[in-house]
Amino acid sequence: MQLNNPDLLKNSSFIHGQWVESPQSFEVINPANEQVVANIFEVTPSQLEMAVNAATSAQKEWQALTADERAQRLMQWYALIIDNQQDLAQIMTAEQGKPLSEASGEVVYGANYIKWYAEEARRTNGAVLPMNNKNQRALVIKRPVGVVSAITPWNFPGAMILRKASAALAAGCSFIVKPSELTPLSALALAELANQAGIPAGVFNVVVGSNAQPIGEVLTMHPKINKFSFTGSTPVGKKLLAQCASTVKKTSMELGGNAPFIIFDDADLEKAIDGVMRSKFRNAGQTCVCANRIFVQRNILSEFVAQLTNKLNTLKIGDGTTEGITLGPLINHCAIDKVNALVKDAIEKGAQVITHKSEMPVKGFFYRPTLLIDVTPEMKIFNREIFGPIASVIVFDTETEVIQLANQTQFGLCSYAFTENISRLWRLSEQLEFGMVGINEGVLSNPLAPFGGIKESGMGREGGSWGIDEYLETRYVCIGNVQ
Ligand SMILES: NC(=O)c1ccc[n+]([C@@H]2O[C@H](COP(=O)([O-])OP(=O)(O)OC[C@H]3O[C@@H](n4cnc5c(N)ncnc54)[C@H](O)[C@@H]3O)[C@@H](O)[C@H]2O)c1
Ligand SMILES: O=C[C@H](O)CS(=O)(=O)O
Repeated sequence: MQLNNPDLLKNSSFIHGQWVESPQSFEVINPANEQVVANIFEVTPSQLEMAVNAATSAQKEWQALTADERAQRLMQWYALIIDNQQDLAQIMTAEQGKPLSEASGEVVYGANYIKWYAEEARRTNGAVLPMNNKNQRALVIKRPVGVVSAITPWNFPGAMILRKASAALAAGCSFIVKPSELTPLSALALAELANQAGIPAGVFNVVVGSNAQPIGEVLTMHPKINKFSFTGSTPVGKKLLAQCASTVKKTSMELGGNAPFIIFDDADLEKAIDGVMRSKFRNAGQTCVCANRIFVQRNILSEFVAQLTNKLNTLKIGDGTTEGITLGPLINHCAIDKVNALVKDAIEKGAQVITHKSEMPVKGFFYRPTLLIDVTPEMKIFNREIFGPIASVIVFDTETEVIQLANQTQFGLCSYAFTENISRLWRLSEQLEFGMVGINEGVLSNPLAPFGGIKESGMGREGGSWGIDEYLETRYVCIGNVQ
């Protein structure tokens, strides 16, 4: 890795403004070549306790600053992230594998949450109520929840942290995050820039370790921690949610998806296929909002398959640091095995296969982009989050049928539909049981909008004016004896 700012490459937890080492370490692997990128010191139980105590004391001083003072420091952090965009992208591609162009985009996407919440800090308005008693006055004020802990995934190693930390810090909370052991470097680089931005020691802490469970137990059950925010798979989310019950923590859960991507025969087919390519193959299909089930109306199916097959073969597969690469590796061997099992099951149950034609790299966790046709609800791939470059195509006949099929999942994160029919647009927006609906759009994430799911895709929202509420409590103040 050739960095302009080598200080960004850190290898230990960041606690109370200090980089803390320990006797044990774990490796971070580059998924494009399977080489060791870094050795990271494991956080120890005593260092975890130190992080909670630091965040507890720092939070009192942080919330005492004015919103303007917090916003100034957040904007300093934003400016440093943008100034170091290239280096942050290099670090992200080295540990996660996405093409540099996508990594660079993620850096800006994450930074824009800081920019949004620096402004939102100034709008945590309360209310004065029209009291029904002449000797009383009533008002409502917003207060920060306090100390926030978070656990985040490997697929967006920067943005998933910033989507939480920006709102939490803007609200006046302190923050302790455990990033994925697969991608800790991006989080540590962000901590370095937070430190340089003048965010006080103890306000933003990063704890890293290869064994997530014991760290998670502290972050979900410690009595000094007021709020827990998780982004990751639904099975892990359920486990952590249960752990939070022991101290009744306020929680946010951003979990797994199974997005339907519906293409009606009145759609602009070229735009729909572009939408499929952007939604399906971004991050090699490793996003929570990827098109996971592509529903195509019967009378345009053959044209759709022909055009998507051509587009599939335009994907350039390889190391994300190479110019022009548009599809990187999966995160590890385990991910390859999971995708293989879903494809195998689908073929055994009758799916037809079309695969990308080019040579695949010898090293690295690369997966050949694949089109599966004749997919049915009986196949595991219809009901599971694929998390790989597999376009799974299901044919349908009527709108009623496809809405029923689209909703036939325990997940409810994101959904998409391509149609030029305005009335149908409204029916879909109201009847698709998902937290987000993209109409004639394959990528809808935006810091100004509420990102989140329903059903087993989670609870709470990140982004927009909704996101800061996750880190605020509503307090009712009643003033009596007013003459
Ligand atoms: N809804 C969203 O906004 C969103 C965004 C990104 C990813 N995701 C989801 O995340 C998943 C992919 O990420 P992943 O593979 O990192 O998910 P994961 O659930 O395996 O891991 C997520 C985080 O949880 C930690 N973890 C795992 N087991 C734990 C335990 N027992 N105790 C404490 N921590 C534990 C991991 O170390 C990691 O930091 C997908 O399901 C994807 O849909 C959702
Ligand atoms: O994987 C989940 C991310 O939230 C995807 S996005 O970058 O926010 O669209």
